Amino acid sequence: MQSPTLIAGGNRVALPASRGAVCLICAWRSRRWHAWFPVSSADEWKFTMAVQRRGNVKTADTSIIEKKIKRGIAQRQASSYRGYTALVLALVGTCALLIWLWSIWTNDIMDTMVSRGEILTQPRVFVVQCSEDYQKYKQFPGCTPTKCGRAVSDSVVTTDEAQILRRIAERGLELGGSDGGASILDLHSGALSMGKKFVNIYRYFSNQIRDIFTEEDFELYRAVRGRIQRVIAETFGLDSSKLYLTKPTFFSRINSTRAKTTHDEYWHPHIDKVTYGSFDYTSLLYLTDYGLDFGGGRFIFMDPNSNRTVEPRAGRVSFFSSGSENLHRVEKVAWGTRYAITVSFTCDPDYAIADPSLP
Ligand SMILES: O=C(O)CCC(=O)C(=O)O
Ligand SMILES: [Fe+2]
Repeated sequence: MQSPTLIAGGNRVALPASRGAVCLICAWRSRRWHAWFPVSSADEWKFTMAVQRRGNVKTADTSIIEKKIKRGIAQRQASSYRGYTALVLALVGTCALLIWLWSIWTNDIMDTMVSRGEILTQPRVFVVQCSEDYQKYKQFPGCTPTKCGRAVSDSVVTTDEAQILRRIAERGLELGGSDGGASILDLHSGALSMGKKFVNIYRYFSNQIRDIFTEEDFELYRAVRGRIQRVIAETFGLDSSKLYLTKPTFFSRINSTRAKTTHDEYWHPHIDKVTYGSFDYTSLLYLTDYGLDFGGGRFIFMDPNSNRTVEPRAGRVSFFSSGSENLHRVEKVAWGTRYAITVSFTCDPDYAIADPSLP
């Protein structure tokens, strides 16, 4: 359909028929032009042909313009698509950068030092430079850490022994237990978590204590302590007789119950030498399995650029020099129950304690 302007508008640019209404005045002028200049039928034919030719020219113009308009729209669409893609990429990039910065800031990059599934027949040892912490204390040649580091072994304590020790922990901790997620039982002092406090099991359960623990339980505890002491001495090149058991040394039971007091907040990063003073070497004997008995609860060495985790496994012993070269924390337990024993050693005979025994 032709635009009304094409017939008499002369120089006017044709418009698509749908826009004809805009140029109604042109159509009106074309009718007036006919009225003013009457033409013969031959002239009329020539005129019609001319108009048709002009009309064809104008139609070509129209399609060029339409093409240009379409091309413009397509270009605009393409450029807006490119803009949208760039925006999405920028957002994704920003998110990735923020996650990376956050993980560095929270030091949450995890390297597994020993996984639960591995079984280490020999200690896996990582040497780290000793901190200056030990210089603030009396020095004991042949014992005070000069070679520092951390090690893990699965060949010091058998899984059967770990199971017996776990039963001891269960029986003892059943007598009390913290209202929050972390309970301890110290067989040396007799300290047992109870509600929001501690009680002394040897006093509190004095008549029943021999129904709860046996001599064999304490013998096993002593034997295991001796083996751990020897592996620490061998690994760090010490004279084993110069190492002494120190306090606190305790069973721990951790579950996902919300903390009720600060005693339940086991997950804070800490340095054992700073927290406990007398510690020179810390050892941890795990009595349950990460991923099977509980989730979360991995032990984490917090190094300047990464975290190195030890996944607990029943019978696994992890030991390390207690200074700030071994800053560490325990990941929050997400489900299940985690049992472990912290067995600590000192080089200072003044802080030595005897093995526990049944009263
Ligand atoms: O249970 C653990 O894995 C670590 C406990 C600990 O850091 C500590 O007793 O000082
Ligand atoms: Fe610790």
